[in-house]
Amino acid sequence: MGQDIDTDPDLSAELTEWALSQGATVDGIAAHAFPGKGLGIIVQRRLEAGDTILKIPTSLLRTESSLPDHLQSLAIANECSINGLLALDVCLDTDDSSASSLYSPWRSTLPSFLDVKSSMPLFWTPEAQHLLPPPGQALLRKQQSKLHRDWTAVSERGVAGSSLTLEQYTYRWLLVSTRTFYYTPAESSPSSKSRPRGKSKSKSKSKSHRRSKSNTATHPGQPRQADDCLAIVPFGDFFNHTASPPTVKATYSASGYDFVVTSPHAGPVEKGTELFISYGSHSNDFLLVEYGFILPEGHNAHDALILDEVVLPLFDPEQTAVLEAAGYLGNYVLAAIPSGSSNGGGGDDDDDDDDDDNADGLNPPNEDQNGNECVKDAEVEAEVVCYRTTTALRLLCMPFRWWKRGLECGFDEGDSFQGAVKELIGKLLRTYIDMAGQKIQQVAKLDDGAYADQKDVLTRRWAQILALLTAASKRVR
Ligand SMILES: C[S@@+](CC[C@H](N)C(=O)[O-])C[C@H]1O[C@@H](n2cnc3c(N)ncnc32)[C@H](O)[C@@H]1O
Repeated sequence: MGQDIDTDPDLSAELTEWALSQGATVDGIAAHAFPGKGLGIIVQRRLEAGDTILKIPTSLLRTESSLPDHLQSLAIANECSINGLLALDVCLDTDDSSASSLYSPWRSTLPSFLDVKSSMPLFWTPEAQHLLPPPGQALLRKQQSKLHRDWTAVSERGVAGSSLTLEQYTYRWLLVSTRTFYYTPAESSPSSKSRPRGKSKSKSKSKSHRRSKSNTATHPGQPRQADDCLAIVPFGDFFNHTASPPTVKATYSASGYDFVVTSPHAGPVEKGTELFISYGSHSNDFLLVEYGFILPEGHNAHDALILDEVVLPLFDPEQTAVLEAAGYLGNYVLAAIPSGSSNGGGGDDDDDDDDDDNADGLNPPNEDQNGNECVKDAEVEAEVVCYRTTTALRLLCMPFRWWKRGLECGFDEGDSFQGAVKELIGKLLRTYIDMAGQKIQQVAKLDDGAYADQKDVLTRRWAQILALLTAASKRVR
């Protein structure tokens, strides 16, 4: 978020007072404005690891169960995502509605329409959207289709009233998608796939976390997708994201969300420090599309670039089909920090692509499909690009039956094809470098007035990509 809010001395006290009056516990922290990040959480007295600084009771959460009855029917019909329904709930939660008194102090601190419009690519013009790096464009397309489905359901069912515009709905939809936490429902078994949002570990699985309605009654035989187990956690949603070890961990239980200091550096956390949680192990392209910001160069150990744009065109239709059948088509990752170095991009438990089981291309499999141990590919090029990439590229460099055998038992790092693979990697990195150079020039031509924020973030992101590609290219040589 690009906006800098002047710290209003009364604001944090007012928010804390409100949270306390709603049964929350707020201890040693406050909401505070940070340059370039909007609100965040600041330490007000020295804190130690293990200190519980915030407890948000279930009664204050906004989840599927807290939706008003007329929106529950849409949830049952499953035509609209929970993100979409929570967005509609926030749209309908105005000062003249009966529920307004509960959330209005929190609502008044939310990023403005203009802040969201300038920072979130979903709101950008097609001209600016086309200048996103390819992985960001792919994410954006998914986001657009999710929004489209939700808006169609909401507008066709007439639950929103005639005055709600797509623009206003998109604003709330993005507010929800950038601020919700996942929780683990007791009654379904969500997969451990990526959770793109602020995540919370479930302390104990409980059925009583829902506020008023029984989930089994409203969704007979239909366990919710993990992606739909979303909660707006007022006040908990002020924590900003870090890719470094976070200073706070959120946990979910039947009584609500607890936020506990983790102090990764083992010492106390001093007054005046900003506290962070982790939204997941996300690349900067993901952070830009999903959250509207990027971390500075060198501050995101999970940053990576998907090389599909330059790798996929190398394969003819037959090779494409072979790779698809083998599970090696696409998601070719160039890590910002090569695998094998200390912070190597693997992260904790999240992937960027919530729809792709193969998303974790950074950790090469060392077992074949039957669970037999294979030789790990530790070639020089594997440190530059992921195992998936070298495996796919080897298809272009060696006889097919050898490739099949390598796929099953591992490729010989000293084989005679290694040079050709390296050369190919060098070539495709140079292709991407040329493309990045062109994009930087195109971004520079964007109008300074109308596109100031977009221009700034796109310039920074493409410069990061260029640096990443140049460093990788040097490693190949
Ligand atoms: C859960 S909210 C955090 C609170 C938010 N800063 C606010 O003002 O309400 C997530 C949003 O905060 C901003 N944000 C979070 N972490 C950030 C960071 N490290 N740098 C810049 N902006 C960040 C982004 O706009 C993101 O969409």
